[in-house]
Amino acid sequence: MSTVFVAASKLPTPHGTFIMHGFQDEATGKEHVALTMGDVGSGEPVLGRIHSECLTGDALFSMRCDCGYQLEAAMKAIAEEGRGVILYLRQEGRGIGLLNKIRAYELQDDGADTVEANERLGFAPDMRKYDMCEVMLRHLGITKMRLMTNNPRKVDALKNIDIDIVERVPLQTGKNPHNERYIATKVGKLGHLYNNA
Ligand SMILES: Nc1nc2c(ncn2[C@@H]2O[C@H](COP(=O)(O)OP(=O)(O)OP(=O)(O)O)[C@@H](O)[C@H]2O)c(=O)[nH]1
Ligand SMILES: [Zn+2]
Repeated sequence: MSTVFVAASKLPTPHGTFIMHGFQDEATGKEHVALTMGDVGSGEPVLGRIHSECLTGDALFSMRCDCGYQLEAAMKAIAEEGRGVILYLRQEGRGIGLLNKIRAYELQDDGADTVEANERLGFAPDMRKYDMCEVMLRHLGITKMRLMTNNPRKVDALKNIDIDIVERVPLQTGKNPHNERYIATKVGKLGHLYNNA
């Protein structure tokens, strides 16, 4: 297993103070982060989110996707419970990287959908992996989760690394005129579950 824990610190946010745990993925060089609040290692199912990096949505307030809205909603939900975890995985653009995501956006500006754009660039629609979650969750003592996601493939990926997903908690937020087609394509082509997409 090539992911190792490096260090942890406090992370005060508008939603309360989390503990930030930093991990190094030695195979890819990526630096992943886990945010926790409360006693997540007690064995009780933990409210959690496995979030894939989206610089544009998470940091630059982009309305092309729903990532930033979902991240904030997840932090709020965890703060309300006083207990939970967010794994922030550095797999930008569903694993193709930021610059390729910008290339994909360029194709989308000319009419392609998010899946067609990836394919035209020579990538599979979703290149993400979740194996690093095994080390991260084991380090935190988490074996059971209530996972905030609309993506059933994420649920399956977590089950494959022996995390017991006791519940899928829908995370439908941030829909707007700029991301309507993006959300509809996720539902139509990538199997996401979403009411009124
Ligand atoms: N390649 C590509 N990646 C995108 C695009 N828009 C957003 N992303 C990336 O998609 C990832 C988020 O994946 P989503 O499919 O939106 O959602 P999910 O994580 O599978 O599912 P949820 O848990 O329900 O959010 C992030 O890494 C974003 O950077 C796009 O148009 N093309
Ligand atoms: Zn996004």
